[in-house]
Amino acid sequence: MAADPKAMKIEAARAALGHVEDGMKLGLGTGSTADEFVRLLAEKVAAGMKVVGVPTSVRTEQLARELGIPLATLEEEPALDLTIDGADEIGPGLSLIKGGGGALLREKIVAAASKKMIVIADESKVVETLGAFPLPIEVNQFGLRATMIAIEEAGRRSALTGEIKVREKDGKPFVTDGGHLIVDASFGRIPATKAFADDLNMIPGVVEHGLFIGLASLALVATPGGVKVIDGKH
Ligand SMILES: O=C[C@H](O)[C@H](O)[C@H](O)COP(=O)(O)O
Repeated sequence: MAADPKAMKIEAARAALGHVEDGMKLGLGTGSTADEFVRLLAEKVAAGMKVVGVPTSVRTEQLARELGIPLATLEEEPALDLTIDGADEIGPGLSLIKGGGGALLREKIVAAASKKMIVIADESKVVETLGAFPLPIEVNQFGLRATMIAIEEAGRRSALTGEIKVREKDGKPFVTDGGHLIVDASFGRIPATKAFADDLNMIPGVVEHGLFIGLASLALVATPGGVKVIDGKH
């Protein structure tokens, strides 16, 4: 297999398609890797496969709609069979960092409403310890400074320090599909992932964070030598 990143994303997405069965209700992830899955799924739908997709972002909704995938909202289909999504990092036990594309809140809600979540990625996303990728934290716009101070304090309690900054796009604060801001925390390696995630969850201004723990059950990781299956124990 070619080591071209796009080709690897397509291979991971193709492997995920093998887990999709006729009649399934599917969570559709967000990002460049999830986009490849949506494109391949659309080909199956065009060939007669019956599925319903619940998109995790406006971006994915637009792509899936353009490609003719039948869609529903999570209100209409609150219990899903399978979610396929990308990740920014895949760590031990299939703990993840997500939110590089700003879709982490809907991604987490959809993954939690699914019987199973499969992560698709190229091998560059697999890490020994999460945290080289700045952790995206979705925050309410109200009380931004107080929330950022509380995030710093939570970091210190887990012996984490580093820059935290409000994400911008085109020179303006990036606003999520839910109308919130994203704070990216460059804390470096986060060994006590669960403790830090729990601490972040206690901050009132934090809407959600990009640490996904115990949500993914399988990762399909494309390497130049083929797609590696990781089942949650790496
Ligand atoms: O908010 C975005 C998502 O969490 C993405 O799944 C993540 O950023 C990975 O995206 P990509 O497949 O483009 O690397």
